[in-house]
Amino acid sequence: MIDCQNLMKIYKIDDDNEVIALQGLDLQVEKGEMMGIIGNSGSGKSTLLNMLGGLDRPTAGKLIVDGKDLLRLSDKDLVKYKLETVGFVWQNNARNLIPYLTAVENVELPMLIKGKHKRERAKELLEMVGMGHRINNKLHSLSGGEQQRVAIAISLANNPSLILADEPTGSVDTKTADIILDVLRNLNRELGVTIVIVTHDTQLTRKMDRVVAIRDGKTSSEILRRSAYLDMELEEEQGEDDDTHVELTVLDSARRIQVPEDYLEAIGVKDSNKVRMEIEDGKIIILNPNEAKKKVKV
Ligand SMILES: Nc1ncnc2c1ncn2[C@@H]1O[C@H](COP(=O)(O)OP(=O)(O)OP(=O)(O)O)[C@@H](O)[C@H]1O
Repeated sequence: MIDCQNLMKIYKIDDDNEVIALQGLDLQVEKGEMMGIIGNSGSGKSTLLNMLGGLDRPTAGKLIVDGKDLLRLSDKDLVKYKLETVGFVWQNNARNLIPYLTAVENVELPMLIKGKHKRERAKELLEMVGMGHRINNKLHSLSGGEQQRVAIAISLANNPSLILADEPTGSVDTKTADIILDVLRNLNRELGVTIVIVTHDTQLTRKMDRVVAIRDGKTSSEILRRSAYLDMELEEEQGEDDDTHVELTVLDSARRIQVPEDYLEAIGVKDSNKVRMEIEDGKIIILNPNEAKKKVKV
């Protein structure tokens, strides 16, 4: 569904300054996957989502979504892509919903832009997200969680193959966040729609098939649900709990890995740009070079 290789996004601030928001990011997403993207503030999560949604153009690299090459798409085809291939759910509901329209009119709007008027379909979508009883309510009479569910129905209006959600639970409490994630999970299962969710909330990642961590504009690690990982025969190691996750560090296209800063600190590597690597009993071990010297002397 998504094939993203060595993706770069550079924002030009002025003649002398630029920000490298994505620096060679690799990401593959299968059709029908529900995956999360986590990362610190400024790591490039929203930038990636904007690229995937065709809201902004990548500077370089490869980005194919649902067979469309987003670096080469004409402006006209990009408009069509945004309307037909992707649906968006934003954290800020002012971006999702028009306040003076009712829930059902909000869901109809993207269909009208495409020239179709489908009240029945809009009602059906609101029922799918558990909002069938609130179709004539306007924004101000819906709770934050209800507004988010309407936003999810809107995102589905034109039958997209990909839903992109940027912090969809960022403005609601934990219980409501759980409900919203369940709604997305059900839609993912029932409709087979691929879903990519940016979140700060690591608790919510339990509900996803896979979570990719972004650090400094690059994919740094992947966490897989054990159920999606059974073929790797990790059952015994991981115990019986089906919710167990496995964390994988990503090898980029040049076979490099990024070692988390806290791991380096834990082995006492702070200011140095060197570590020592050894293979021992089929394992790769990363050592503080000074420690390694001591070890060699012994
Ligand atoms: N339009 C823009 N112009 C210039 N710089 C930008 C623009 N958008 C993002 N950036 C910069 O790119 C980097 C990545 O930003 P991005 O918003 O993608 O991060 P993020 O991981 O989504 O952060 P947050 O979790 O705080 O939303 C940051 O340094 C940010 O300041």
